[in-house]
Amino acid sequence: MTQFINGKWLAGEGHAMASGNPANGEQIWQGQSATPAQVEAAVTAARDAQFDWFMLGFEGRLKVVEAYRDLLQENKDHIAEVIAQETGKPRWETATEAAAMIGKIGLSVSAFHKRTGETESETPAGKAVLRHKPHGVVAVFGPYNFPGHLPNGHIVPALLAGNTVIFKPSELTPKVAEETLKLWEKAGLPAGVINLVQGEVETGKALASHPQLDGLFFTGSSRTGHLLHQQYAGHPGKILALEMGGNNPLIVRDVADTKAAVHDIIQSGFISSGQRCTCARRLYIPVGEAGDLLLTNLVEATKQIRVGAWNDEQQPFMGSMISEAAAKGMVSAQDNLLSLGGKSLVELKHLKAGTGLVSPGIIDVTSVAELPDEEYFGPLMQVVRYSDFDEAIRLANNTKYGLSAGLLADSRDDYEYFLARIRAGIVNWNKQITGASGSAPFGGVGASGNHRASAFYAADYCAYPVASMESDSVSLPAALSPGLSL
Ligand SMILES: NC(=O)C1=CN([C@@H]2O[C@H](COP(=O)(O)OP(=O)(O)OC[C@H]3O[C@@H](n4cnc5c(N)ncnc54)[C@H](O)[C@@H]3O)[C@@H](O)[C@H]2O)C=CC1
Ligand SMILES: O=C(O)CCC(=O)N[C@@H](CCC(=O)O)C(=O)O
Repeated sequence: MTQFINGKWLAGEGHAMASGNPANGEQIWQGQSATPAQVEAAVTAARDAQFDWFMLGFEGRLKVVEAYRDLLQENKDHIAEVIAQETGKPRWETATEAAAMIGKIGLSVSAFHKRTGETESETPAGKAVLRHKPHGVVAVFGPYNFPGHLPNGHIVPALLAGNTVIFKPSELTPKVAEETLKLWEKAGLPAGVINLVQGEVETGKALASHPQLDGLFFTGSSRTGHLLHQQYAGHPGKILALEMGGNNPLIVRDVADTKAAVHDIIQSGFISSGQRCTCARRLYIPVGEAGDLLLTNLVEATKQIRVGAWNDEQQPFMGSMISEAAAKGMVSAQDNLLSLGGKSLVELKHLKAGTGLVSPGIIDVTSVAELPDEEYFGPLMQVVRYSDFDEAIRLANNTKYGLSAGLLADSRDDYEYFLARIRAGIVNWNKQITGASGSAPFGGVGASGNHRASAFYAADYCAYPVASMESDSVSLPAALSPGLSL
């Protein structure tokens, strides 16, 4: 039973699907996709449930959401293990993903009040009241790299605001979605308030194009996000929130602590095997002795990175990539950069046939004239040596994306110079550029998003403002408008 529609677990009526542990190919989930008719049933259930869910009031909805949080807390080890099995990420890392899912509840409650709360004020014309109402029925599309935390970051604020949801997870991580939905069910969510439809692109298309949706919240690739944006053109009444990829730059300037800089670079480029939208893809290092020393240290430290299975007793820093196809895709990306004139400093290697295990790679692309503006979604760092800070910033900004960017430099003046000129939604100084905080807005500019930041600002796209002028009874104004007599 793989679909959860109107409070019931149902078998999919579409084609066969399966997911497995990408570090050893072992199958861990199988089922069938939802057909368009099942997507239709899910949207109808969400529509039927929506008004009552809204009318439960914030406190009523919160009770259920808090029960879900308590269940997450009780089951956090299980959720972390399922995420690890299905994505290949190491257990230490998926424990932080489960913790982020739990933390999302408190943050979303706080954001609900701060970003969309209710206010009243007396104005010369009477009492002005600002309230927020849910959009209605929304679809949530999730990516595979954070199959728990990122859909949760849309679902929790959407439900708190009073929307009902149809969730379409990545086809690569159906089991995480199923286990999460079981917790929602156990938390006592009324039938139809969340519906789960599993499937691939056809299921996604059937859902995204459904005329009864009031909104769609998407986290995934820039390619799919752009398709959805085109599909939503001409529908100004529907809310579309797109969280997409990046080709993120990290610039190193003068830093005294080389070891700390190397640590921040590795955490920026190779965490989650490079499968974070915030990962640094391009690293700008100054020419000269200090830059040479940093690069030598980075190369050595990268060669020492432990790669392994999610449950290895000696935990690896990097687990498996999501699939063998993704691993092969990274080898091809490296080959492409080499053919354009890049010089390999550490070779990214596919470690074992039939798995997504790869070692991290570093490639010097300084002499590549036209660097492809691509998001290579894996552990491959492109290094560019620069001699002029302005030139480094110009190159860093030379991308259609604009998600995250960072500067490692001991001078605050350098940071302020960089901050004023760099174009990205997340700009860090002497900190890794991955691991963004849920208590801040999270989103990018350019091809990375559509100005609907998520995380703390997710509350904004989950509700619309309603402005009211109110009075207990009708009354005549002190003076009538010219030309009126009553
Ligand atoms: N900015 C952000 O917050 C984040 C962005 N990402 C980005 O996500 C990507 C990795 O995730 P993926 O799962 O590969 O993304 P994806 O775009 O392949 O898939 C995302 C979701 O869209 C669905 N989908 C795919 N094609 C569709 C279509 N034509 N119509 C409707 N639905 C469709 C998929 O089934 C899945 O549920 C990377 O590019 C990464 O940068 C990942 C995490 C966070
Ligand atoms: O949504 C939040 O609570 C904060 C955003 C976040 O968790 N970002 C992570 C993951 C992004 C990704 O999937 O690549 C990060 O910045 O590392």
